[in-house]
Amino acid sequence: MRYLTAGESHGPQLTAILEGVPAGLELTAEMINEDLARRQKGHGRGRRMQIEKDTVQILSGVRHGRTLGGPIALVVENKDWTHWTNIMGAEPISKEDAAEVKRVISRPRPGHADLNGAIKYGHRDMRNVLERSSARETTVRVAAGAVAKQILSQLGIEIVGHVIEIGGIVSSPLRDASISELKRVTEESSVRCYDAQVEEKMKSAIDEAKKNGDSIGGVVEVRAEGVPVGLGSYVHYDRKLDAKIAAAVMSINAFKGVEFGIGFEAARRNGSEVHDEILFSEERGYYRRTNNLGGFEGGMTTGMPIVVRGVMKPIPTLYKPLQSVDIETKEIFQASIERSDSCAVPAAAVVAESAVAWELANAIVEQYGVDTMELISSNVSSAAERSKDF
Ligand SMILES: Cc1cc2nc3c(=O)[nH]c(=O)nc-3n(C[C@H](O)[C@H](O)[C@H](O)COP(=O)(O)O)c2cc1C
Ligand SMILES: C=C(O[C@@H]1CC(C(=O)O)=C[C@@H](OP(=O)(O)O)[C@H]1O)C(=O)O
Repeated sequence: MRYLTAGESHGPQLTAILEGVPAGLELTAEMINEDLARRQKGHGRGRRMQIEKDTVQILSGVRHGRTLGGPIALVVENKDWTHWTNIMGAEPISKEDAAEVKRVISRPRPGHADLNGAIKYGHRDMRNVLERSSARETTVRVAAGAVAKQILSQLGIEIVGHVIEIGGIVSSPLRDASISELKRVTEESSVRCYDAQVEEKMKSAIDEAKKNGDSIGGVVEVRAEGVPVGLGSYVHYDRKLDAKIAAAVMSINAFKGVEFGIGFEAARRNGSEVHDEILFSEERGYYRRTNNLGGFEGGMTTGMPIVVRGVMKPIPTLYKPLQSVDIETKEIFQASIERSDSCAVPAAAVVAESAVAWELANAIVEQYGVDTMELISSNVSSAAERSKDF
C-alpha cells in the first residue's frame, strides 16, 4: 500500500490518495472522523483548532461502507480557507491586487523549514514554503492511518499512541495495562497521558511555557499488540520493519528521535540485562520473558508488543521571539507571531499512532498480500498457527 498527500495549511483542503488497500474492508467516514477529532484535542493547542472541525469526505474507492480495492480519495476541508482565499488562491493575480493581498514573508522563523525551503526552491516569499511544511498536513496522515487501523482491527491487532513526557515531566513506568485500558484512560486525559498523577503537572508546565511566550516538547509512545511474528525481514536493509517504522515516526513534523523498547537505555546495560529470553508454552507458542527490545529482532516482529517512542522538539514558533535575518534587507529582526500551538505533543501521539498503524498494515498486506481482506485474515490466521507449532 502507499499514499500521497496534497494540500496547503490555509488552502481549500487536504487530500490523501491511498492505493493498494485491500477490498472488502469495512470503512465509513465516521470511523476516520473519530481519529481526526482525537488529533485536534489536547491542552496547549492554539486558536486554529477552534476554527477547524476536521471531518473527512470519502470520494472514491468505497461503496456502501466497504472498500472496493481501487484508490481511496480522502478530503478534509480547511475551514480557515475562507479567510485566505485571496492570499492562497491558485489563479494568477494582477499586480495591483498583488500589492494588496500578497504580504510577502521574507523573515524566516528559526526551527521551521522557511529558510532552507526558500533557498532550495528559490522562493523569495516564504509563505510558499510554510504552507506545505506546516503540520496541518498531519490531518490526512491521520485519515490514512485510520484506514490502516481498520485493517489491523479486523486482524485483532490493537494499537494506541499516548504521551509519556511533556516538558521534562515524566509519567511513572507503565503498569501491565492492556491496550484497551490504555486507550480508555488516555482518551479522557487532557494531555493523552495514562498517569493521572502527572497530568496536572504537565498542564501547568504547558500553561507556564505559554505564559512565558515559550513552548515545550515531549515524548510519545505507540504500543501495538497482537502483531504476527515475522513481519518485515532481516534479508535486506530496506525490508527491516523497525527501520520503516522509525522513518515514519521521524517524518512527523518536529520529531527528532525514535527508540524501540528500552531504546537508548540499552547503551547503559549489560547484554544479559537487555536481551529477552525465549520461552515456550502450548497455549502461547514462543514468547519472550521480557520485552526490552520492543517487539523487534532482526528487523522482524517477535510477536511481543511493539513499543516505539518518538521525541518531539518544542514548537518552533514562539511568542518570545528568537533572532533571525530578513532575506530582503539582511537586517536582524525578532520574529513576532499571531498564533501558534504552545504544545502539540498530545496531538502528535495520535499522528504517531497513525504512522505506525500504516507501516504495520502495509507490512501485513505486503506479506500476506492478496486483494481481499477475507483472504488476508485467513492467511494471517494460518501463519499464526504455523508459528505457534513451529
Ligand atoms: C500536531 C502538530 C502541530 C504543530 N503545530 C505547530 C504550531 O502551531 N506552530 C509551530 O511553529 N510548529 C508547529 N508544529 C511543528 C512544526 O510543524 C515543525 O517543527 C516544522 O514544520 C519544522 O519541521 P521539523 O521540526 O520537523 O524540522 C506542529 C507539529 C505537529 C506534529
Ligand atoms: C493547523 C494545524 O496545525 C498548525 C501547524 C502549524 C505548523 O507550523 O506546523 C502552525 C499552526 O497553524 P496556523 O499558523 O494556521 O495557526 C498550527 O495550527 C493542525 O494541526 O491542524
